[in-house]
Amino acid sequence: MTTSQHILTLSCEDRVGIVAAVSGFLAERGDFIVESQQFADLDTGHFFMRVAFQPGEADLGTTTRDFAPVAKRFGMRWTLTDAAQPMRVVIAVSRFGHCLNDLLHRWRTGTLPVEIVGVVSNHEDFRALSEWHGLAFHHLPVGSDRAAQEQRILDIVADAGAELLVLARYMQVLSPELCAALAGRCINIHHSFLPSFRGAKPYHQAHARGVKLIGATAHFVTPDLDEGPIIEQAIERVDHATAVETMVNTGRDVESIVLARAVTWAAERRIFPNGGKTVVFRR
Ligand SMILES: Nc1nc2c(c(=O)[nH]1)N[C@@H](CN(C=O)c1ccc(C(=O)N[C@@H](CCC(=O)O)C(=O)O)cc1)CN2
Repeated sequence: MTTSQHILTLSCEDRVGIVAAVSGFLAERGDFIVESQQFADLDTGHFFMRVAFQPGEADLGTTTRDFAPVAKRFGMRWTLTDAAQPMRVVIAVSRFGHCLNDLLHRWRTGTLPVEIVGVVSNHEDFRALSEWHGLAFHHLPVGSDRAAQEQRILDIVADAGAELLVLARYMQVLSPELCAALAGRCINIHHSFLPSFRGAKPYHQAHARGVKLIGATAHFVTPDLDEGPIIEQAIERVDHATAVETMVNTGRDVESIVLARAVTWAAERRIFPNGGKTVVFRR
C-alpha cells in the first residue's frame, strides 16, 4: 500500500529559525519527512522551502489548521497539499500539436502526475486527438472580440477546476488582464533558448543568426511577451549545415521534454516564483 504524502511549500522573509520551526512542528506530530529542500536568496532576503512528508495521525485539514499559527508567526505564503491529488490542468494549443500530443501520452501512460481536464484552441486541428483521449475540446477562434474569447478561457479553466493553464504552442498573445487572472499558474513553452529570439518564428531568427545551439524555454506567462520567469531550458547542437526545417524538427523534441519537465515540477509543487526569476526544487 503506498503511503500518502503531503507537500508543504512556503516562502517568507528570511530569518533564523524557520527550518527548525517547520521541522519541529512536523516532528512533534510524528510526520516523517521524505524530502526537504530550502533556499535563502541572499540578494532579496527571501526564503523558500518545500517539504514532502508522510503524515503521522493528522489528516490534511488538521495539519492545515495547526500549521497556520506557525505560518503567521513568520509571515509565510504557504500551501499544504496531498500528493495523491493530481493538479488539474487545461492545455491550450494552436496549429503545432507535438507538445500537446507528448503531454497527453505521458498523462495517459501515467508518467505525468497531473489530471488533464480539457483542451482549448483557436483552431480545430486537435479536436480529434483531444476527444480520442476522452477530453473536452473547446474551439475558441480569436475573432473580433478578444476579451470575450479570453473570458471563455478563464471560464473553462474555472469550470474544470483547473489550477494550471499550459500554453503548448498556443500562438496568441494573452492580454495583461488574462495574465493577471492566471498569474503564477500559466506556463508557456517558447521555442528558443531565451532571452534569444523572442516572438514568432524563433528558428528562422536562429538560422539567420547562424547559432550553433538551439533550445526551448518553459516560463511563467506575463504581459511582456516571452519575458516571464524561466522555469526550465534545454539545448541541442546545430551547425552551418543545419537547415531551418531541421532546426524546427529537432526543436520539437526539445520543446516537448522541457514543457513536460516544467509541468511535472509544477504538479509536484517544486516551482516558486521569485521576482522575475524562479526557485525550482528539482528532484
Ligand atoms: N502575454 C503573453 N502571452 C503569450 C506569451 C507570453 O509570453 N506572454 N507567450 C506566447 C507564446 N509565444 C511564444 O512562445 C508567442 C505566441 C504568439 C506570438 C505572436 O506573435 N502571435 C501573433 C499571432 C500569430 C498567429 O496567429 O499565428 C499575434 O498574437 O499577433 C509570438 C510568440 C503565448 N502567449
